[in-house]
Amino acid sequence: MSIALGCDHGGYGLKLEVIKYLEAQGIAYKDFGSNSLDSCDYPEYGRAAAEAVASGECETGIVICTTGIGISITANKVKGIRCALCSDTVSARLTKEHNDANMLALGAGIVGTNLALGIVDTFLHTEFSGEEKHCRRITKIAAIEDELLN
Ligand SMILES: O=C(CO)[C@H](O)[C@H](O)[C@H](O)COP(=O)(O)O
Repeated sequence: MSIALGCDHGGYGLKLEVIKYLEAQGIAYKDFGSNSLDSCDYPEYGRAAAEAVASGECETGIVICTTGIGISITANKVKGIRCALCSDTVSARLTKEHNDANMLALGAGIVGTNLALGIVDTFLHTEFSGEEKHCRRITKIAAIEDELLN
């Protein structure tokens, strides 16, 4: 498993904590920046991480800004990306089981480090249920992308 990481200045501190967690777990990652607390624009880093997931370079992605909102909106502009902004572990589990989410967004100003790492752990260790109704709904999302976003 390889994880694409992206953040802006607001998410940089939490990204370092996520990196510590991934390294402790022996999980590979690729960091698409940013790499400091200097003010920057989340669309650049959200796009880079999302394109790595959409292309198959990385299996999944984690993106972080202050609220998680701007960077999740960005990631979801990339075709094939289903990026879930989660502030609790139940949502992290259900978005894998039901939506087969391929990216997680976190708000560093919204969740504390321990909760964020719990969300990451749940997200990475939960599988898509594969139930027919969930497959059908995800196929409909893809059809909307094909019909409206080309
Ligand atoms: O897009 C966001 C808000 O929904 C992100 O949280 C950004 O990190 C935030 O807008 C950055 O704001 P700042 O005033 O430039 O730190």
